[in-house]
Amino acid sequence: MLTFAGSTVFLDNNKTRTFFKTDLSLILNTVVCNRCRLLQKQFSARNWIREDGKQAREVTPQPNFVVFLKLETPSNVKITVIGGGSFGTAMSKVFGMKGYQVCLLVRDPNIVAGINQDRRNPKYLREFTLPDSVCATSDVESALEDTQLVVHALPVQVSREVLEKVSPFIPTAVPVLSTSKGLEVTSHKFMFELLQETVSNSGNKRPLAFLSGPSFAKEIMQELPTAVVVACESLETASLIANMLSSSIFKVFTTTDFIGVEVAGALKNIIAIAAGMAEGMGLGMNAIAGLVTRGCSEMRRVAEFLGGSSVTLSGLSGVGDTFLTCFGPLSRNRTVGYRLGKGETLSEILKTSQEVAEGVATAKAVVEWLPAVLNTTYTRALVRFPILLSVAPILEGRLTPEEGMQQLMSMPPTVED
Ligand SMILES: NC(=O)C1=CN([C@@H]2O[C@H](COP(=O)(O)OP(=O)(O)OC[C@H]3O[C@@H](n4cnc5c(N)ncnc54)[C@H](O)[C@@H]3O)[C@@H](O)[C@H]2O)C=CC1
Ligand SMILES: O=C(CO)COP(=O)(O)O
Repeated sequence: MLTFAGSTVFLDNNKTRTFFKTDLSLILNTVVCNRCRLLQKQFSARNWIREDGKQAREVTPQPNFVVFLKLETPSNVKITVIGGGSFGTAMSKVFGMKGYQVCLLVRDPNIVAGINQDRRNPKYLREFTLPDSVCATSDVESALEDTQLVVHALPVQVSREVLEKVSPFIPTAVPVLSTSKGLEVTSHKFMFELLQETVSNSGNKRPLAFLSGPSFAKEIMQELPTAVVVACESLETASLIANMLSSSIFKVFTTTDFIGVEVAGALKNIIAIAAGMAEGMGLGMNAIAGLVTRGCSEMRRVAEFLGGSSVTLSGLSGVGDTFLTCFGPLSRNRTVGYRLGKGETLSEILKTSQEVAEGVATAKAVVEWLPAVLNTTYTRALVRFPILLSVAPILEGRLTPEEGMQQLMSMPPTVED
């Protein structure tokens, strides 16, 4: 049974999930479809009393489940953002501007102090202030206590370690929204697999969602219009999160194709390194446009092979983010490529970069992972995926950018697709 009486507020003993009231029917559907079973497991109906102390009225759209909702305004809904880098800061701003209580979990005490005292992240995007509803802490337990949505915004390579540590503190059934883009080098896993192994495993199947699309953190902080996509197996959960994020500067689309979104988010960074390299070498716009288009084709074929949809790959998380990262001067991946194209080595570039360029690690993972999943050799896979597989040897100094370009241009003619 789902107890829900118009705008009546049902209160519990403050230990339950809270839903804010943007779209009553959406919340109703989401809860009925996806969450009843999990909520029922965790909370007893006895915990709930009505605001006026009387017994709650019960309607029965679903038998066997008793879920009482506490309808709230955003200011009573807590969201935890893990990661105090550029994107965690930007996500805090997006949710904070909507009035949510945002708790940023960061390890650096200077960032905690900067945000709590000056409303600024002193290390990343420090020129921008954060809304008053954003606070920061390094304490995992208090950051996650009573949270209703966890947003993960850390570099892929440190994600497993952090998620394993925080997982026991994430309340049951709370969705986890990942914003990280890349493949884990040690396991060759995408973020959706890594999250399945850490926060949404057989012990606790928390809903997983993935945010991607063309979205430079700095432009979000500048409050410039941005459009992204949220992917989740359950469209209702994706819509719920999209509603929470949406504002006049942040447009959010939804999809169930989380594989397409994840593959595109990871691989576009390798293409951006290649595009930046071509630019650094002064190869001209014909070369860059050709490279990016063929890169998109490689990315789409990988996604389709894994079960993703070509529609997703032509959308915001696919070509949308690829264009931004390949042509946008703010891209860290494109900048790494540009500097390589100008003759610097990777170690020189990394020494002077504060922020993560995920494509560097992902390119390395892809040269090991892609031939293996295709059940072929590197040399054979190179014929089908020359861009995705040529970036790592250049990053490692085994091939010069010029040799890489020469290799691409000397491949025999083939059908376009
Ligand atoms: N910056 C952007 O414009 C966008 C970034 N993303 C994605 O978001 C993810 C995070 O990127 P950014 O925030 O830009 O990175 P960043 O380089 O700005 O910040 C990384 C943060 O991770 C923290 N960190 C590193 N190792 C850690 C560890 N072991 N434990 C705890 N914290 C640790 C750092 O202290 C720093 O706060 C990446 O996967 C990136 O691709 C997605 C969309 C846009
Ligand atoms: O993914 C991004 C924007 O959508 C950010 O790209 P970079 O990591 O290359 O800056």
